[in-house]
Amino acid sequence: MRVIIESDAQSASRRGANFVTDLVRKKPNCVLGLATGSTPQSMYRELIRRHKEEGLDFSQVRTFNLDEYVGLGPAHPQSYRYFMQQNLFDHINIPPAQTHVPDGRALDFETHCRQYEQLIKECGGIDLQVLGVGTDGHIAFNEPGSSLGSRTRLKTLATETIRDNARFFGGEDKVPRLAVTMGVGTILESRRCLFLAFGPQKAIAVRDTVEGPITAQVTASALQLHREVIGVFDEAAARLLVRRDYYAEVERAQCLLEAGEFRALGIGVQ
Ligand SMILES: N[C@@H]1[C@@H](O)[C@H](O)[C@@H](COP(=O)(O)O)O[C@@H]1O
Repeated sequence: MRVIIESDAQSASRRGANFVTDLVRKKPNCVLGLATGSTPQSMYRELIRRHKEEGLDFSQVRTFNLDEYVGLGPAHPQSYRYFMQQNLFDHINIPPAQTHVPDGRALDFETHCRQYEQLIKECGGIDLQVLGVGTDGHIAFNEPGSSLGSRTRLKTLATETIRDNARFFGGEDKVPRLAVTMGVGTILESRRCLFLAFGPQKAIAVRDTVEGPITAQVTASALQLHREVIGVFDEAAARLLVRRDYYAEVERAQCLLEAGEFRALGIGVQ
């Protein structure tokens, strides 16, 4: 995993936005995998700014969201479809038909989940999957114990997740108990992952994800098996990483390489 540590969430969000922007510019009809939650919010704000001020064009982009609460329709203020409209889609030039969020009110979830996977395939697969992480180390709603090969399906929320999300619903008893979520296996098939985590409450999850053993108890740790994950963290979330100095060294080399400064790295050029 490439680990980028920024001083604060604001600059980390800008850094994250750079990866999305580069892809959208290089491949205007790219497929983005999107996440909800407080983590990607300021990255989305930055993308909206770039759309409005710099003409970043989303007209051909297709998107697939990771998950949705079961029982919540698109007009429910806590549904992830509503979140995406408010925090991104309503402010950029993406045609609504090109945005996909699992349907929390599907009548037949088995069929819906199969079709969601099929649609991702038909669009050519996800080019860049944006991910946050739960305090218990879950990605999307793949709670501890989820199969690391899992596909889009229904999942029961863990107590920790219900507790974490109670603030949005005004009480734990109001949080839906089930969600429809892409599986870990689905996420691992994306070409690239942008894994974001900010704040001290994510420090343990980040440590376990990046430096811990690969385990279904921390489903984000499966990202260690992915060929191209970029982790962008703020200082607070990266605080428990043991190899931070090494990651900084790798980043320095990466920047020099991108700038073509091969000599500074001791690489001879003719
Ligand atoms: N299903 C979502 C995840 O996709 C998200 O990563 C996590 C963290 O949310 P936040 O970014 O608000 O901390 O919350 C939920 O569980």
